[in-house]
Amino acid sequence: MTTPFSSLDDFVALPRLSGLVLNREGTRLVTSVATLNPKKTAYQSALWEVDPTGSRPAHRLTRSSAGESGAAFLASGDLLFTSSRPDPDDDGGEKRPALWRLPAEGGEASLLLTREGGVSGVLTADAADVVMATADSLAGSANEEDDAERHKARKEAGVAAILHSGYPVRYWDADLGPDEPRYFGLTDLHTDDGPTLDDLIPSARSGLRDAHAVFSPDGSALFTSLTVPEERGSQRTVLVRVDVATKEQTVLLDDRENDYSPGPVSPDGRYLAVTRDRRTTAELAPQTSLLLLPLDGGEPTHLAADWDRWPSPAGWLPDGSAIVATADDDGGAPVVVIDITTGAVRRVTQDAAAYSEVQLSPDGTTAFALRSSYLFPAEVVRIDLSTGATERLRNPSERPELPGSLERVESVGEDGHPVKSWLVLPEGASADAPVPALLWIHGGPIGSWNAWTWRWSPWIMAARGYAVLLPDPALSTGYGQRMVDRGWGSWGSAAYTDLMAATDDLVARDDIDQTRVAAMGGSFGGYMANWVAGHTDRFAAIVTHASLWALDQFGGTTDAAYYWAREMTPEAMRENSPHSHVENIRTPMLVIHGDKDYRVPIGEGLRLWYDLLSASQLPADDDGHTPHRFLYFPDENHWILKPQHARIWYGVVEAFLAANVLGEERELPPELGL
Ligand SMILES: CC(=O)N[C@@H](C)C(=O)N[C@@H](C)C(=O)O
Repeated sequence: MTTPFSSLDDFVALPRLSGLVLNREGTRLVTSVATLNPKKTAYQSALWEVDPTGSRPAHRLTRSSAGESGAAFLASGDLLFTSSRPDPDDDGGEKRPALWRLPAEGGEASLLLTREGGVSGVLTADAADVVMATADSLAGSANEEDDAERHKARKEAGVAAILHSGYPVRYWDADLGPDEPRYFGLTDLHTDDGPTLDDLIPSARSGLRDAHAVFSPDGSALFTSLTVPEERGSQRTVLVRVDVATKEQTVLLDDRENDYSPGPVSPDGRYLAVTRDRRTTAELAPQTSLLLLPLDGGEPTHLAADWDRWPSPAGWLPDGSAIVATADDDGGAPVVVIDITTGAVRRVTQDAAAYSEVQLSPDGTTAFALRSSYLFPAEVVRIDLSTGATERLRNPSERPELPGSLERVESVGEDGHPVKSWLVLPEGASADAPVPALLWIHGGPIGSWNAWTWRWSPWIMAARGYAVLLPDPALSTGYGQRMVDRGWGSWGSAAYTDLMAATDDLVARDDIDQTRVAAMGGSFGGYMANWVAGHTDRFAAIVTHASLWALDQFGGTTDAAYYWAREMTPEAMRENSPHSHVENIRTPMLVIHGDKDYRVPIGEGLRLWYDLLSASQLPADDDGHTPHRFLYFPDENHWILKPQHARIWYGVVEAFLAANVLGEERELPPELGL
């Protein structure tokens, strides 16, 4: 059967949904749809409206080559969004991310706010026309004019240098500074001169990087996380309230054992839902809890404390009796309702899908959300909160047809703990025709294979005849605290043995060919692929993407060194470092790394590659030939995002697996120029 997964061109062209906002009357739902640009070298996103009643087809709201994102409704029903589209009133104007407004009654979008340093996002209050734009300003700027001049001067002088006195200096794929994020309250939205900007937290400096903010329903207060530097390059995240009128700032929660982030405010403005992330140590694994913070003073209470999951709050029922949340759970992420008086948790959605971007109707009977699973990519659904009945609305695109089937399988770890996996089987897999298989190891390591992924699509491999096992080993989320605790601080132990237990059961199946099995992983999954390479020869090939190789150097070069310093002791890093086992490696490895990866910096890939060629059991011969391969992306980050590079990624992986697992030749993508 031919499906979009048979052709990489068709696969990268499938539309991808993200984000969801509902207007306050509950009558308009807006999502973002990314599609290929005409040259097929980038994704451009557009805003689409989905009918919440399910009667009318979805329709496109915006169209520009620069794309649109970050949608938020005003009380008037106008839709705000950010875009780098050109200003129609300024022919020669530079393209930079700006804030736009699309009138509720339809018509053209108009430019609301443009500034030299751009606009990165927008937040609106639920019940009042209060708007905040997030935007970067140069650290030394005194005001908007000064900022514009400093930006110009830097640009004209061609200076890119950044002088740091603190940590961090990079994030993901971006250099930090000298720009810093600011929260600008916007007033006078409807004047010809454009809105007035008011810096709501002038003292925040770099503390708003990576921050999360919410308004109280009436817009009088803003709640945000704020990063506070600590000694020795460390940091913590505290919870702050800002009075929007007076800018008075109050620290609500701050201690050295936890990081805090605000969830939604109750409809009466009396309570704030808060996410508390326990700060890890080499002995103490992460733990996420939901708190209820009374805003008139008083101690927070731990909600749903008896529920062994990590809830992420999405909204309140209008009567203030309960919080609607999602949480990773057994290979999915259902919508749940948590009673704020009793802490009782009621599961709403009953399928095995993962829900996100939950929006509540004004009467609280219905939720709208994005839903995905390994059976379908993100789609907009309506959920009846009392019955859990979930209906797929008329979406901007249809579900793609799949080249196989999906099963849930269970193994048992060395300590008797259950280890669950999704198993993707290609069409035709049977005892008479056993198929080759791939073990895919997820990153994080705190995470779960529980939602559709475009970057590691098992269906691409199923369309090429492989079964793909997606296990959630020790350190995975959705199985309770014990599952995380049992892997903490010793990745080479429970996480590794769980994966081997899952592989034992996989190859014992009569529809799997146990002689043709490979292992693949990215990030922590790449770490584990490297560990597997040094500890077993059972796999015919290993693909390691953006992987941690030498933990001694990694901890100091990643963009968040303080985070890794809390993960393991120096001894544990030595004991768990895959590079110490390079002499045992007898399996052909495909190393993949992007140079703009600041999370797992390129030094890991470079050292792994040199170590493989110089010290593995399959070293380079006199002519430099080796069965190992290194696929290097000079302009990609931790993830391979450009569509043309995604095609190369899948194409090279397929050829490498064909050569080493199937013993077959495949043509490499011609764009490699080989
Ligand atoms: C700050 C940090 O490192 N966060 C982790 C979630 C992370 O990015 N882990 C990487 C290495 C991964 O395995 O995905």
